[in-house]
Amino acid sequence: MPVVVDESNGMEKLVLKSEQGAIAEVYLHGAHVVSWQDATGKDLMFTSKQAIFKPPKAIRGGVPVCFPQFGQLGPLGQHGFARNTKFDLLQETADSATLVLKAVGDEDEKYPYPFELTVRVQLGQQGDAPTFTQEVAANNTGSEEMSFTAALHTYFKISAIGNVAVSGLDGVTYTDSLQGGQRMQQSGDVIFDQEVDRIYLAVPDSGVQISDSGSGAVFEVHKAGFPDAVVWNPWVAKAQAMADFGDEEYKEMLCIEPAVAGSGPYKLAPGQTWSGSQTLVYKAA
Ligand SMILES: O=P(O)(O)OC[C@H]1O[C@@H](O)[C@H](O)[C@@H](O)[C@@H]1O
Repeated sequence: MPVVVDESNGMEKLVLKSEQGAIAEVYLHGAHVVSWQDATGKDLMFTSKQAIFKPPKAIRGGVPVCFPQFGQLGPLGQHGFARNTKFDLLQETADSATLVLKAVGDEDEKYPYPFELTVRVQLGQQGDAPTFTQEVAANNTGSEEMSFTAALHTYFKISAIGNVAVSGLDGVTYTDSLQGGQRMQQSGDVIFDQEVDRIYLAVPDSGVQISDSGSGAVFEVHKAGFPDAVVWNPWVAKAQAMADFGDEEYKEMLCIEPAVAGSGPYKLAPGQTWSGSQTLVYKAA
């Protein structure tokens, strides 16, 4: 699998292909997945038309890897620095369906803990449904305990925000980031008619799904190692405030983010490794 330079922005990327014809593009910058398409070429992930492809800016869309910090839950800048770190290709499979990227986190003033971070991306198939699996593993290579929060900040492409419902969170406690972290309990499905920015705590590993009544499609989100799930849609005002996001684009995306957030931070002893993963299954109508 050759590293190719994306002619539109000069950035290095790898293109994964499943046996059935699904495709995912992964930039070395941030190990950032920027697209996942089914065999018909339909985009299953959202990336903004105004995304800025210029390191160290993180790319608006796909799956930014948030590590070693989710959001503002720690001393670092928003969502940590992995999404702004250059990764190298560590491994790939001959069938082009799997790759592993690796980065080394150097000691820095605000986060004096050296670590290795690997990100594995794999395309597969379950019956007729294309699958996307992503695993992140962090190894503490230093001599002190390190603590972290994290997320796989996944932007799903949807037909229209008013058409989607997120199930599998009924009864789950969440902290509402728009209400100063106030604890609430979800009742029924999550639907969207205003800005939503929530950290659902101790979410079951399987059962969360996005149903899109516009397309008839369903995304299943299966996770492991990540206790929490963030649900985010910026709605009108925040969309207008983000320079790298179109004013109307909130209508066509939704983020569901397996995370170590409100249930964290997690601690890693020297030599210890933590891993977290998600598998997304796209069931077309
Ligand atoms: O603009 P960023 O740094 O990519 O963050 C986007 C959003 O990411 C979400 O995970 C956060 O819960 C939101 O609060 C935040 O606005």
